[in-house]
Amino acid sequence: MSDFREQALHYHSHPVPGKISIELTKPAETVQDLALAYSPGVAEPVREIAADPANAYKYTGKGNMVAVITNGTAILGLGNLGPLASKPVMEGKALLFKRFAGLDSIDIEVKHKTTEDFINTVANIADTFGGINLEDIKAPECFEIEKALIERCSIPVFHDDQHGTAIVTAAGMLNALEVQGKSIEDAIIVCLGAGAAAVACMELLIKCGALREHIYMLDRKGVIHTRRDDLNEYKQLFANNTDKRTLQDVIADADVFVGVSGPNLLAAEDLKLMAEKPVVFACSNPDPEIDPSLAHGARNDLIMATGRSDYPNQVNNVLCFPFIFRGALDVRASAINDEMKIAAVEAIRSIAKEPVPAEVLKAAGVDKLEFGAQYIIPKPMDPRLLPRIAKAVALAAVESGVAQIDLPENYMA
Ligand SMILES: NC(=O)C1=CN([C@@H]2O[C@H](COP(=O)(O)OP(=O)(O)OC[C@H]3O[C@@H](n4cnc5c(N)ncnc54)[C@H](OP(=O)(O)O)[C@@H]3O)[C@@H](O)[C@H]2O)C=CC1
Ligand SMILES: CC(=O)C(=O)O
Ligand SMILES: [Mg+2]
Repeated sequence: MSDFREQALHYHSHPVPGKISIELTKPAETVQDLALAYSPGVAEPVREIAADPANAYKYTGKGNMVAVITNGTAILGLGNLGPLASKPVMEGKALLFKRFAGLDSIDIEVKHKTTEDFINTVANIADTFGGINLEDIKAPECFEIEKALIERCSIPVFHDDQHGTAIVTAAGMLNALEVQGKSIEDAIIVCLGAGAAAVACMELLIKCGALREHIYMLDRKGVIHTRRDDLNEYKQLFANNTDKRTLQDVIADADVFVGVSGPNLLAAEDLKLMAEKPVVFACSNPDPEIDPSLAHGARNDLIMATGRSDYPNQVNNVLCFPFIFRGALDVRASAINDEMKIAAVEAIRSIAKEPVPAEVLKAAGVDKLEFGAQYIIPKPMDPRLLPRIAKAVALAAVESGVAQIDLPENYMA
């Protein structure tokens, strides 16, 4: 473990500190180059953009640039450690945008006093970018922040921990239930956590067929039920009219457990209470709600997923955010709407059912991957994710009327 810690710190500090840098896309060697790049040549695109703001897409990097913006209040499952401590995660998201979707991305860590301060800061710089990926902002503030920024910005604003997580969870869940021979409409679902990821995951599962009254959501105080008087408006939506109060009460005979809360909160004894053939998504990072070896030791009929790269079935928003932004930016979508989210769900789930390319097997270090309990969702390094998700999302943007330009010819062919 300490060896891995050393490796991780070395990775982040060598050969240069951090994980991202900026590269030039134009020559800047000669006097002529500089005259074009800077004064006097730069005045020409300035005049063009002043005359028509859409020209920013033609003459600057705006259209290929996503800002990853946080206040560091919910850094993975590590909690509220502040903006600066969140920087490695945000640089990590920028790395993933570039590696998987060719999008330029920069991290912005915002110190602020009030939620309004944060909203104003982001709204005031938004036009610099093609899109804004909000990251690791805790609930309930994240809901108000995202709503206000969507209203105030003309570019897509997407809280990854809500919607990226929800899209990947829904794709994995629909596939896992299919493998287990269960239907989403009948599934009894326990959701441990009632924050950003939890609320969005459950809302999207409902859009995919789950019944609200079949969902038991829990926060630190236990089951969210109709007789509690301490619920914010977002938790209120999941208040269940039930006498059940504890995790043990609700997990008995449940078909599904979704953990988006914190480390080691689900005991093997609790897992044993679930219905036959359960689905367990222990998605907290870096440490899941239950260790997969403990879970598999407790029962052999479950499908298990975590948010981590080092176990089978990685349910993590990395399978979504690079690709959904690629599709959205390529048609200059003004928003990322439900149609685009559902298109991403379907694209992700369909890839898992197809034969896996040799390069993916090699990168995963395995001989075989076949749709089933150990493979319900594609691997992040699968090269099909980019064309398939981006195209599905871009098409959905065009069809739902939020695209400002048509799909480029032969897009992602
Ligand atoms: N795999 C993936 O792709 C992703 C995983 N996650 C993981 O989900 C977790 C939550 O993230 P996020 O929603 O952004 O954070 P939030 O801060 O918005 O929400 C955290 C929620 O977890 C609840 N919680 C914390 N500890 C406990 C506990 N001991 N028992 C019950 N509930 C608890 C909190 O309860 P209360 O409301 O009472 O404070 C809160 O509702 C993190 O671990 C994160 O790593 C998040 C996004 C993506
Ligand atoms: C994966 C991620 O975004 C998180 O755990 O917060
Ligand atoms: Mg996150």
